Amino acid sequence: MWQNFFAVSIKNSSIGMISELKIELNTLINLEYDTAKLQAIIKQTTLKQHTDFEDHYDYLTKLQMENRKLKHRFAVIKKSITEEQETNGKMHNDDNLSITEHLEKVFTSAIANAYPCFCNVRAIIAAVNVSSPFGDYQCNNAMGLSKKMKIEGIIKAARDIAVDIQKCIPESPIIEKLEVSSAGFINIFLSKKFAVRSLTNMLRDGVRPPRVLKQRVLVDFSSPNIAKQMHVGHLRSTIIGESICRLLEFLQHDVIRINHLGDWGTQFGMLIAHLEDCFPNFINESPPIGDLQEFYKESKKRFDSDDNFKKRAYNRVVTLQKGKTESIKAWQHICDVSRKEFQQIYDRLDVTIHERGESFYQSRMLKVVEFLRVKGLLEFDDGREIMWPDDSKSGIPLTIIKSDGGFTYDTSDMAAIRHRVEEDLATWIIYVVDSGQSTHFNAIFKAAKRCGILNSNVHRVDHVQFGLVLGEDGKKFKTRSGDTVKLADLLDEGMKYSLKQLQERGRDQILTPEELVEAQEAVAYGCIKYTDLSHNRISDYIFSFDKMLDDRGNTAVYLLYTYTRICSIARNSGDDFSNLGAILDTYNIKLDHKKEWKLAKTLLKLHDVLIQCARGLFLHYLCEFCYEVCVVFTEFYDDCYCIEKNKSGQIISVNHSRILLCEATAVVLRKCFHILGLKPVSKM
Ligand SMILES: NC(=[NH2+])NCCC[C@H](N)C(=O)O
Repeated sequence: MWQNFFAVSIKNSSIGMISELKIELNTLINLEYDTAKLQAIIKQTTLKQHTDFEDHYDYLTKLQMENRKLKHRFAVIKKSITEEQETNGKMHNDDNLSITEHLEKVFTSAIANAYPCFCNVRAIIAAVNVSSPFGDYQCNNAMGLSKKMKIEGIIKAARDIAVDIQKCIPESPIIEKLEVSSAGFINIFLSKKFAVRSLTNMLRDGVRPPRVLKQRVLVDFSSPNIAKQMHVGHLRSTIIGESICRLLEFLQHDVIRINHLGDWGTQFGMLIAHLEDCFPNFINESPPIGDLQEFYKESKKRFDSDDNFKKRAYNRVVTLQKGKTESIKAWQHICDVSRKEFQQIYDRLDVTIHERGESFYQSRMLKVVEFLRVKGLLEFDDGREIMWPDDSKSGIPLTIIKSDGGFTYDTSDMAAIRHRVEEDLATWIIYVVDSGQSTHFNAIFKAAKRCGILNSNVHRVDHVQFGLVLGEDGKKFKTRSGDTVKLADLLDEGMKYSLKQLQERGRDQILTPEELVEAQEAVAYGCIKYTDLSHNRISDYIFSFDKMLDDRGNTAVYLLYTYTRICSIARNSGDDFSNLGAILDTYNIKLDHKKEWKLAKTLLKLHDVLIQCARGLFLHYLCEFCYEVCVVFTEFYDDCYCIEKNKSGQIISVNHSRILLCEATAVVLRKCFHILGLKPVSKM
């Protein structure tokens, strides 16, 4: 604890010192630059034999003197920066920086040291294909720097610049060697020692999260509407939202999961009026509404055809908003029916979410309206009160108050964003909602900035949008009879398909009934989730159980099978993985074989991938990574024996180092599976 505290203080103070030194260094560099420019001008002037050469000459001599002094100070500062960085580097070796981040840090300072005038240039580091013989990562700055210099009139080949940068790279525990290509790329080879240490640590302590700036994040996802069908759009939001929460939780953010249920609005007037007629005793006895959609349709029919009913329905909207006990009770009953249905889906999909529906904001809507009015941001327009998202007053305005005095979806989202920022104290708000609502969210975000709820320097807001789910005919996803697909039916169908597949493989003969159900659920729900997550969320995708359940290619089934295979290798080795510490004390991971090394390097990309996913909130990168891990593992397993058996199937030797590598692969996959919502099964 004290050690940590001490380390943090030292780190902070040295970071402070570095930045001070850097500012000073910058000033010096600028001066040097000015000098160089003046020199150039003077040279030209001399050539043209300008008359006021003498004046310039005096000035030049003075500048040159000044320059010499500055150069000396510059050398002193440069030296102390390097020293600071070295001590810092030593202290932070064990920090959970991803490999790319670490390399970025090292190369950025090397560029600054080699070319102080480029001290603001950030290193560009790219991962290279794991099979490439030209290193594992690359620094690509030299070409760009050469162009920049050319503009300033300095001709220097990219390759030479790369060599200069290379010379300034301090010793790094993760770099084995560097090579400069003729084009000016710096090829970076990872150190095997570092890889062994990282994998061993991971086996001992589990996958530790990469270091990020911790934030309170509110994720608004799923959010279906009461009495309406929870459709595939909500399914996508539920799956993507849950995974985003898991990812951000793993990155140590403080995550609030919110179900912004559509539980408020004028439709409740007719539902309540209809409930009163169908179940007059609803106050004392919970009404047995079997099919709420049917109930909704019936009440809508009456609303459209019966004027008396319509009047009563309008009146019920008023009594509900005023909080009259009977109407509230009726409303609660109706919400409960939907709530139970939604909860069943969440349980099946292993989704955790906290309900905070639109009704929650009823009183807060009044307040946000007042807030906007006081700021002078509401304008009358044809009986309504509107607010323009920005000062240019272009685009579509938000309707804050309708002409009948009621509030809208815009009003409740303004109240919600205010509550999230001011009361939940969220600094990052994520809305996982289909692309169809992007105009709405753009307007809300702009308006919230305009009225001062959001501050761009403090708050991050994202509309995590996604495309449609299509049927196999490429059209909107519907049942054969043309109805919208009920989510519960869809999950049931997935269960049937997965059972059929397991039976075709004869798994029902091998697994116990419990194991079979476990495998069936893992495959069914896993494939539905994974198909959704493995596509770039922006695009539409075609829903097909046949494709989802393919055991080749980038599918959940392929990943789950590979995972079970890895588990069975470990099981057959006879090593006791419940006591991993003891195994690690006896055996080391070795990375001598080409395929062992390739697998290790692939596994070590995990942190980079997680950071990449969190940056744009795209999970398909993580799916691609899992697939790559499984493919590379299979290559390794094909080429490297882990357990050697004789002709009669008896084990004659176990390569424990490789078993450890298998286990490291399983650890990485388990972490990814958790984020993607896949349930790993050890037998399948
Ligand atoms: N804060 C929000 N507007 N969240 C999304 C709500 C989604 C809405 N209930 C719908 O089904 O379309």
